[in-house]
Amino acid sequence: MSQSLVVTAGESSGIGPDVILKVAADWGHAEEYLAWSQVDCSELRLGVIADPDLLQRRAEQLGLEIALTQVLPNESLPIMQAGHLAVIPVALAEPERAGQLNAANAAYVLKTLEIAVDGCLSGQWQGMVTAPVHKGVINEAGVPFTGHTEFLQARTQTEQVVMMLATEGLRVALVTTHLPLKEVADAITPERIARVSRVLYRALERDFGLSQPRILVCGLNPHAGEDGHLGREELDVIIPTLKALAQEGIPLIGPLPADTLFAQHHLKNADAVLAMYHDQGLPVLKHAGFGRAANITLGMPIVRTSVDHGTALDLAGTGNAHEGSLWTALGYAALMADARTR
Ligand SMILES: NC(=O)c1ccc[n+]([C@@H]2O[C@H](COP(=O)([O-])OP(=O)(O)OC[C@H]3O[C@@H](n4cnc5c(N)ncnc54)[C@H](O)[C@@H]3O)[C@@H](O)[C@H]2O)c1
Ligand SMILES: N[C@H](C(=O)O)[C@H](O)COP(=O)(O)O
Repeated sequence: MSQSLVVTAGESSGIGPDVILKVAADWGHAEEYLAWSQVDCSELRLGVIADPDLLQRRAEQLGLEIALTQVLPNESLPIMQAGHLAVIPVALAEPERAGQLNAANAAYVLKTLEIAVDGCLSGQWQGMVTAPVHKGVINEAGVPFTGHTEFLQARTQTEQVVMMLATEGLRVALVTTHLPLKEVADAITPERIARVSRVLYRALERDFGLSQPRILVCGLNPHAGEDGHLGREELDVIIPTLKALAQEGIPLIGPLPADTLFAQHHLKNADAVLAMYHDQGLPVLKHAGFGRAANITLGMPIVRTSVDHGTALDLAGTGNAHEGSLWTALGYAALMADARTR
C-alpha cells in the first residue's frame, strides 16, 4: 500500500527546514539511502507542514532549487520526487531569521504538530516525522513544553508512551524522558517500569516484527546498586518489577550495570536496551550513531519518528547541517506504517 507521511519542519530558525530541503533535493538517491528499510520509494507520498515562504527563503539561502506545491490537509499528497516538495501551509507569525530564536513563532511550531497529529489520527496520513523544535523558546512563549514525546502523549491521549532511539545495531528506550536528574530516582516506580516495559515489548513485536524480543534493562545506580550498598532502587523496585513482568509473559534481562551492559558481548544478543533515564542511554546511542539514528515514540495509535538531533542554531542556513538522520527517521516511519497496515 502507498504510504503518506508528513514531516513537521520544527523550529523555524533551526536546521529543520535545511535538512528537509536537502532530502528533497537529493530524493533521486532515496532508494540507496532507504534500502535498509525496504521502503518502496517510488510509491511514497510525502508532505511538509511549514510556512512555504520560510522554505522558499531557506532554499535560496542554501542555493537549492526546490519546486514547492501547496496542498491542503484534506488533499492527497503527491508521490515524492526529487526537487519537489508538497507543503501543507501554516503561516509564521513573523519572518524567521536563521539561527535567531523568536518566541513569537512558537505557536506556529505547535500548530504544525497539531495538524500532523490530527491528520494521522484521522487516517489521512500513516505517520509523522518531526524535525527539531526548541523546547526553551516554546516555554519562553508561555507554553509549558518538555518535548514532542510528552506533547504527543497528551494530544493522542495515550496513557504511556516510550521514547526509543534506534540506529543500526542498537535500540535504546527510556523509562523516564525529559526530567531533571534530581527527580529521576523518585520517578522510577514499579508502575512506570511495568507500563514502559509492556509498551516497549509489544511495540518491538508489532512495529518491528520481533518475536519474543530480548530486552536488557539497566540498573539505576552504579554497578546496579552493588547489592544495595550503592543504592536500593534495584533491590526494592527494579528486580521485583522484572519478576512480576516475567510472570505475565514479558521476560526482561536485568538489571545489569549500565556501564558494561553496552559492551558488545551483551549487545550482540539484545534487540533493545531499556535505560532508566535520558543521559544514561542516549549518549551511548548518539555516540554509536549520531546522524544515522532516529527517535521513535512507541505506544501511540499513530506512527511518529524524529531526527536524532536538535535545532543546531549555529548551522541553520549554512548548508552544513547533515540530513542523514532525517533519512533514517523517514525510513523508520515508512517501515512502521507498513507494519501497521499489513
Ligand atoms: N527532536 C527534537 O525536537 C530535538 C532533539 C534534540 C534536541 N532538541 C532541542 O534542540 C535544542 C538544541 O539542542 P542541543 O544543542 O543540545 O543539540 P543539537 O543537536 O542541536 O546540537 C548539538 C551539536 O550537534 C551539532 N549538530 C546537530 N545536528 C546536526 C546536523 N544535522 N548536522 C551536523 N551537526 C549537527 C550542532 O551543531 C551542535 O554542535 C534544544 O532546545 C533541545 O531541546 C530537539
Ligand atoms: N530526547 C531527544 C533527543 O535527545 O534526541 C530530544 O530531546 C527530542 O525529544 P522529543 O522527541 O520528545 O522532542
